[in-house]
Amino acid sequence: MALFEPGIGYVDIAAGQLKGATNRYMKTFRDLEGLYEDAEAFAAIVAARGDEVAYEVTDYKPSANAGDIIIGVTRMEPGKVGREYYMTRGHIHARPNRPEMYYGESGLGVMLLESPAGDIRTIEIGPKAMCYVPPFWIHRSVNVGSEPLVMTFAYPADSGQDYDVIAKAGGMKSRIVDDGKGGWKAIDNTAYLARPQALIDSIMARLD
Ligand SMILES: O=P(O)(O)OC[C@H]1O[C@H](O)[C@H](O)[C@@H](O)[C@@H]1O
Ligand SMILES: [Fe+2]
Repeated sequence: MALFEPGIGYVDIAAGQLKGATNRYMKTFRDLEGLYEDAEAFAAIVAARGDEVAYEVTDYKPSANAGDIIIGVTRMEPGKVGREYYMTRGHIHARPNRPEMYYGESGLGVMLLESPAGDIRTIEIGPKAMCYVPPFWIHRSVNVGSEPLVMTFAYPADSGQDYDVIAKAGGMKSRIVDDGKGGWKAIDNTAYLARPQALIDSIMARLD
């Protein structure tokens, strides 16, 4: 077995980036078509700033081997599409029994989690909060603050991301919206389609 070299990166909170990262991943507003309930408000944002970066991930990925780890930083713009706060696409890990850790650096976020059967959890992530995303939970970050949301994360290197699990259900079961008092609340996504039991069973049975 060949050894990897140790590595180091620096969390640049102001830039919202991991300096020394090996990968950079960006999503523009235009890339986020279909995520938000208010299609008209989304079209207006795409017209005004479609090519701007909505969120960015810089990470250090030594390999995709089982037992290895990916560490990085994510930065999300603040704002709303209509009443709905900016969010990531969200995913379940392609190997669904892989977990993830998120650590708040700056700004205020909500981790929106959904089990395959449609149970919802919301975890607020402010500076120094460490959030455990358990195996099998679909997860999405939402910026509910007025500043950029910057978080550090770590997850097993062979996790992978599956986006279809959300797309096929018409989105996640809840949406995170403005509560009218400067905060946020979770409301039902009226387009949500519950997963068939056979699909839930097949996700929960994957232990590789
Ligand atoms: O993959 P998305 O749902 O677009 O979210 C963007 C990113 O969010 C987090 O930072 C994860 O750790 C990344 O693995 C993921 O790629
Ligand atoms: Fe993840």
